[in-house]
Amino acid sequence: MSTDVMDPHEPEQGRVVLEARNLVKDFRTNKRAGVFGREYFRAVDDVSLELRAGQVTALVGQSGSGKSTVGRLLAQLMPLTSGELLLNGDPVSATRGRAFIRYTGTVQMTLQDPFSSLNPLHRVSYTLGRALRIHGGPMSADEVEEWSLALLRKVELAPAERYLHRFPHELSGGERQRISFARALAAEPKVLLADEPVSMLDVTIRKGMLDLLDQLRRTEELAVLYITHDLGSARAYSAQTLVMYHGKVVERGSSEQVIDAPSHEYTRRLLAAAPNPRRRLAG
Ligand SMILES: Nc1ncnc2c1ncn2[C@@H]1O[C@H](COP(=O)(O)OP(=O)(O)OP(=O)(O)O)[C@@H](O)[C@H]1O
Repeated sequence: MSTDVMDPHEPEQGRVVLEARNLVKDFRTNKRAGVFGREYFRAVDDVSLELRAGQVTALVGQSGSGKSTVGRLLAQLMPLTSGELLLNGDPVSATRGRAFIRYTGTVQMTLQDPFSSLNPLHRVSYTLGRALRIHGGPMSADEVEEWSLALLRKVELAPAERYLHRFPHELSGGERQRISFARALAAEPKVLLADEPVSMLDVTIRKGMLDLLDQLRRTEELAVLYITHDLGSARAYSAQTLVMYHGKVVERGSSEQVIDAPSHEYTRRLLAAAPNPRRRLAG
């Protein structure tokens, strides 16, 4: 199915790829509860969401509201306290072994700070080659190079040959984030969890990065979770927006509806604190 004609602002289009039902995550705190126990802090409280092929879903909320924890739960980087994940309608049960590797290939996550997520000791060729071999199986050196160059072209780093032999410190922040996307794409994922992909980048290059994300969701038919503080970019780039507050989703709907006519008091407060959420990004 081509998603070129899909309206990015129409939330119900596209097949559900990843579904989360009633996710809960408790973290143990340092406080004692009784003689032997510890208190728990509920970072994610009964969160359900659906990510659809070829569509961006934004998860917004202030710092500490639980957005990144939802991302990490969806990526299975940490165990759920309770709740359920379904991939293409099937419950996800494996937390190790081949089925788990298949899951992590299908559901990839990129982080806010591409510098800390790229190993400073390795060139781009190693980073991409390793991801290709983990998810694609044995490949010759020529095949790895060919695929790596194709990945670099997908994330619009040109000329691709020039980037292959660079170290992370030889790249700008935007280039590093593009390498993170390329590494994620090496697994040929169906879901991309992008945790604050532009918040550490200069404002002048944010639009280019979000345009790339938009292009990837179309060309790769990716179901994208866009975790952000920025309501303006959520409105411009996502079909659906979910608002988190104290671990709960307090409001959800089409991005226009949530941002132009919020129904929850907390969303209104977030909007009042935002510079101009209805603006298009500059640059
Ligand atoms: N591994 C952990 N152990 C204990 N507490 C944690 C852990 N990870 C997150 N938390 C807590 O859970 C809450 C939610 O954190 P989370 O990082 O998900 O929020 P966030 O909305 O993504 O914030 P930010 O936008 O600042 O990244 C915070 O209070 C945080 O301190």
